[in-house]
This record gives sequence, structure tokens and C-alpha cells, in this order.
Amino acid sequence: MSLVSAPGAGTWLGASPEVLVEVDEQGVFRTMALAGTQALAPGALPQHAIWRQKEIEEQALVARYIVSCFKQLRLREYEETGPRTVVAGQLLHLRTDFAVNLRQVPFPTLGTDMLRLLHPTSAVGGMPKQAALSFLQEHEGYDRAYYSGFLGPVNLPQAGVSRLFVNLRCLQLHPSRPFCMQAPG
Ligand SMILES: C=C(O[C@H]1C=CC=C(C(=O)O)[C@@H]1O)C(=O)O
Repeated sequence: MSLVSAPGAGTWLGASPEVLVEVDEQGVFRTMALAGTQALAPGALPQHAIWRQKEIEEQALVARYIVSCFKQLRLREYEETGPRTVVAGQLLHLRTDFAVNLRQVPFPTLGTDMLRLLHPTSAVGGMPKQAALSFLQEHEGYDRAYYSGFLGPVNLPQAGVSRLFVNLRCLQLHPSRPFCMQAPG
């Protein structure tokens, strides 16, 4: 959950399930391929969820894109777990987790390099990236402002520890009306 209010930026309330890049206290870099959405039915077990081919393929595209980013950086020592079904509030998603232990694989700029390569992810920008972004620029017809950007604590609670989330499922509070942002899953 996030609530950010800053002069010039406005007031934004959000609940994002998607980590864009993270480096934790143990020096582990993480990112994830998150896609596919279905409701969590009352009493149902997430591990019994059935995914359609479309969702499986969409999530696999996102996972492959992350692998291609590691390849661009010539990084081969990453751990990949999944895809598995995860719960986010009342929703289920398909998620593959990626981790690199930076104490074993010295790559001090990995967080920044991956941020540069990943943003905007295919979930919010499309794929292939440049063509999709040009298409959006031409046809979308409105300013997303901070929606689908990223936010989170940087160098907190200590230097080198950061957690950035894709700014999904959010609303901007205006004095007269809230404006809610939600992409189709
Ligand atoms: C882009 C959004 O969700 C992403 C994260 C999880 C599942 C998604 C999906 O089902 O496609 C999206 O990739 C959003 O909720 O605005």
C-alpha cells in the first residue's frame, strides 16, 4: 500500500502487487514476472487455480523478457522460481520470481541497470517495447501521470536497500473527484 502526497505531484493512493526491482538487507536482488488475473473464489485454494493458455503465454512473455534483460547485462547466475499462483488481495496472479545474491555475484549496478531495462514493463507498456510505446503515445490520448511509473523506498532503511513497485491499481485524489487507474488484465 502507498500514499504519496507531494507538491506538484498531487496525492496518490495505491496498492501494487508488482515489485519492479528490489535489493534487500541481505544483498539479494529480486524482480518478478507477474501477469494473469482471476478472482480468488471464497474457500478456493490458490494452488488449485486453473489458468487459460492466454494467461500462461502472457506471463511467460514477461518472464522471458526479464531473462533477456539479464542476458543483455551478461548475467547468468540468477535463480528463477515459478511460475506459481500467488494471492494479491482478492485476486490471483501467475508469478515467476527472479533473485540474484549480490554477495556471491558482484554486480553493484544490477538494481539500476535492471530498472533501466525493465521500465516500463510489458504489463503497462506492451511488447515489443519500442513499437508498443510509440503506439501508446500516438493513440492512448491521455496523460497517465504517475500511473504505471514506479515508486517505493530507496536506500531505506539503509544505503543499498531499495524496493520499487510498479504503480498499478492506484488513484489520484483530486479535491472534487478521485480518479482511479486500472489496466485491463
Ligand atoms: C497492469 C495491471 O496488472 C498487471 C499485474 C498483474 C496482472 C496483470 C494481468 O493480468 O495482465 C497485469 O500484468 C493492473 O492491474 O493495472
